[in-house]
Amino acid sequence: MYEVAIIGASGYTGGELLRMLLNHPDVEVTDITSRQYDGTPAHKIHPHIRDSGLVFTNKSPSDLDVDVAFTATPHGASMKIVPELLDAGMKVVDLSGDYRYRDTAVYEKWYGMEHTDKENKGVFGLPELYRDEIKKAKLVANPGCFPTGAILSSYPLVKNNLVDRIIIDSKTGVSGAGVNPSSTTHYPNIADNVNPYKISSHRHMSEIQQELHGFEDVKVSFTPHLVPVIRGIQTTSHSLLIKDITPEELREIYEKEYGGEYFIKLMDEGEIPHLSSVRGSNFVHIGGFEIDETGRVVMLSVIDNLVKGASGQAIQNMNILLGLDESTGLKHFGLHP
Ligand SMILES: NC(=O)C1=CN([C@@H]2O[C@H](COP(=O)(O)OP(=O)(O)OC[C@H]3O[C@@H](n4cnc5c(N)ncnc54)[C@H](OP(=O)(O)O)[C@@H]3O)[C@@H](O)[C@H]2O)C=CC1
Ligand SMILES: CC(=O)N[C@@H](CCC(=O)OP(=O)(O)O)C(=O)O
Repeated sequence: MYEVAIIGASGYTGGELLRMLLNHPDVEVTDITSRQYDGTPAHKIHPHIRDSGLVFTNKSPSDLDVDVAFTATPHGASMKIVPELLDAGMKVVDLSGDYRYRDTAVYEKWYGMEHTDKENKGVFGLPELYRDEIKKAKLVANPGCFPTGAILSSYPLVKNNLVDRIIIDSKTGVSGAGVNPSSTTHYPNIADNVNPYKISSHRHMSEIQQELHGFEDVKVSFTPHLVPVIRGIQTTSHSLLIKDITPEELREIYEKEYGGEYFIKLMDEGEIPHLSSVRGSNFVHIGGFEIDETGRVVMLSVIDNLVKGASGQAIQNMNILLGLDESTGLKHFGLHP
């Protein structure tokens, strides 16, 4: 059995890591850390997780001794914790934005803070694109929730030089904002409502650009909306074609790119991907494949922000780091309805 630790285990993604790792056949969770709940049994904070026998501790990173450590901590905090874990010889999967950027200047611009660990470089942890690099990594930077669905649903378009402009519109569930309440997530402010936010300046735009821009200088824009669901991200992307292509050819390109991918499911013709179908699962459902008379391609994707958008993908990355089958412990379908 491989030993793993979850740092920041009292939060939403930490709780999801715990829920799924406790059912993983090849790992044992030996440590769950929290600063505020030192000494508290896991089920007092995550009431759905019973009989794990685990108690939160406030161990410092260098006191841990595991094969893989997950840092489910906010950006800014991770870059203080990760170097200690790496120095102590552990492999790390970081769920924050701290190590996702190839150029830390881009991070500093979009996150509005200095990056204090320019030495350690993460591999961008999107297995469907970077599996071979992840295998050799010491530090995996798990992608952001919006970027996961947005990149996967547009990547075949840019890889095949089909488009030069992508406009991405996403709807997210409220758990994306983490465990701490705020006026933005207060029930009367979100229920019966759709709230666009950071409409042209969300930091995930830079992460999506990083991954999609490189091909033919594709321009990418992104606008998120908060909707009154707990989990899930639905993304609609509108791309402008620069080559003539039929919807059938478009579908074939996606089938060729993703045919062997366990976690990517391409919808049948006319079938709309439903948010509820992926709730609780590590699957991405991709649909759309439509081209209108103006030459606009419409692609759709759905993920669970806490699973494929965070903790499930982090476990997928751990499986790759440990040389295990990528889908181990992650095969369950979603919770529809
Ligand atoms: N929620 C989501 O859908 C997604 C989240 N992410 C990213 O994953 C990370 C965790 O997110 P999420 O679980 O939602 O966040 P939460 O706010 O729910 O939990 C984060 C946990 O980290 C701990 N923490 C906070 N500050 C520090 C610190 N300075 N040092 C050490 N520990 C700290 C807290 O535990 P305690 O106070 O008990 O120590 C807290 O419970 C973030 O970087 C987030 O951006 C990525 C993709 C999706
Ligand atoms: C609903 C909501 O607030 N969502 C968050 C998603 C943040 C996240 O998970 O991404 P990082 O890991 O890049 O911080 C947001 O829009 O900031």
